[in-house]
Amino acid sequence: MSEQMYSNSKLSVAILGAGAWGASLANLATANGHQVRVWSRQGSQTIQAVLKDAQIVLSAISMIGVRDVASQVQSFTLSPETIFVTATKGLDPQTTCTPSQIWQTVFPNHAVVVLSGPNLSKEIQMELPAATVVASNIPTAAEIVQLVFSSGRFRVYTNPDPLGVELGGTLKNVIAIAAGVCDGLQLGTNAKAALVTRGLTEMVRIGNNWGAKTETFYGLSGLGDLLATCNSPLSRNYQVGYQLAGGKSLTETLANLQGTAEGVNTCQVLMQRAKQQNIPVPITEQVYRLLQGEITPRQALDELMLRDIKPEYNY
Ligand SMILES: NC(=O)c1ccc[n+]([C@@H]2O[C@H](COP(=O)([O-])OP(=O)(O)OC[C@H]3O[C@@H](n4cnc5c(N)ncnc54)[C@H](O)[C@@H]3O)[C@@H](O)[C@H]2O)c1
Ligand SMILES: O=P(O)(O)OC[C@H](O)CO
Repeated sequence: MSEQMYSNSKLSVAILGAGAWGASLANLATANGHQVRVWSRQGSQTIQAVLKDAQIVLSAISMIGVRDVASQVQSFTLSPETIFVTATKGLDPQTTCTPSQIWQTVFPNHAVVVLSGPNLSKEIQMELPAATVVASNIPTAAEIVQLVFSSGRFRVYTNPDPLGVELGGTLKNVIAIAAGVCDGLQLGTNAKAALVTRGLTEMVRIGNNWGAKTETFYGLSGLGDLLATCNSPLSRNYQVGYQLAGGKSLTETLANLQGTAEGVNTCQVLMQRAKQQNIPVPITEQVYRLLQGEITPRQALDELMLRDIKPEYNY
């Protein structure tokens, strides 16, 4: 497959998941003239009909459904050229795998592309400008997906570090919960800047342990997404933290939330992995204890502020 071959052609795109993000991505590809079919478990079309002749299969399924949907897709015949794109930001509770690792395991002979960036779907639905990243070990696959989604209102960059791009989008959700707590407790701009910066350090540390590149975390899919999510009430993860700080229980908060706040599950999986690998994750640990109901938001703050003093970096 070559990028040139695809540059002017209109592709057949199957979008799996018709939630906030799947619908936004479907609109972007449709606006570029591609033939887009959308599948959701509540919809009328069968997954088989949506997958028929698909050149691109994009999953915007919540993490909880990825493994099951990938195995459903496996039972249908696809062209070996079909490119899989994953836009899910989460970690598999059973294996701690990322969504792209799941898709790649199920489809070892296909190109898999990660799409991730500072992309609050409500803003994209309002046709406000945004940028994102498509990352793959197969550069031509990322370039083809770049062409499918790029427009005057959606600027798409390619990147050769799919793991780093995927982890940036996933790990920032936990920090966004903490940022919501920070704003909910009205701790001020200094505290927020400290939290987000040390959150990024924590993301880099986890990412490095996983095998991702440090620089990726300073790009759109890392710092960019961290800034968007930690500073916007449109973020569901931020809202979770904000409401917990206001005294609501997690159950109450999640019951009133529109869509998926992946950071809640990611935090559990991350703690499991951090313990196994002995990675220091102080912010994630306090978010975890808060979500478990073990501590109050104020206690979480005290725990973070009163940790042993130390150098900023271990050069
Ligand atoms: N909304 C955003 O702004 C945004 C932006 C970028 C990335 N994301 C990521 O995209 C993913 C989806 O987010 P969303 O906002 O669209 O969530 P959503 O809750 O609006 O939609 C989730 C979709 O997944 C489907 N789904 C859930 N469990 C399933 C299962 N077991 N089997 C089959 N389908 C299942 C739902 O039916 C729905 O179509 C998340 O990982 C999220 O982090 C969201
Ligand atoms: O609403 P959230 O918290 O899932 O954030 C949405 C996107 O991940 C922002 O890029």
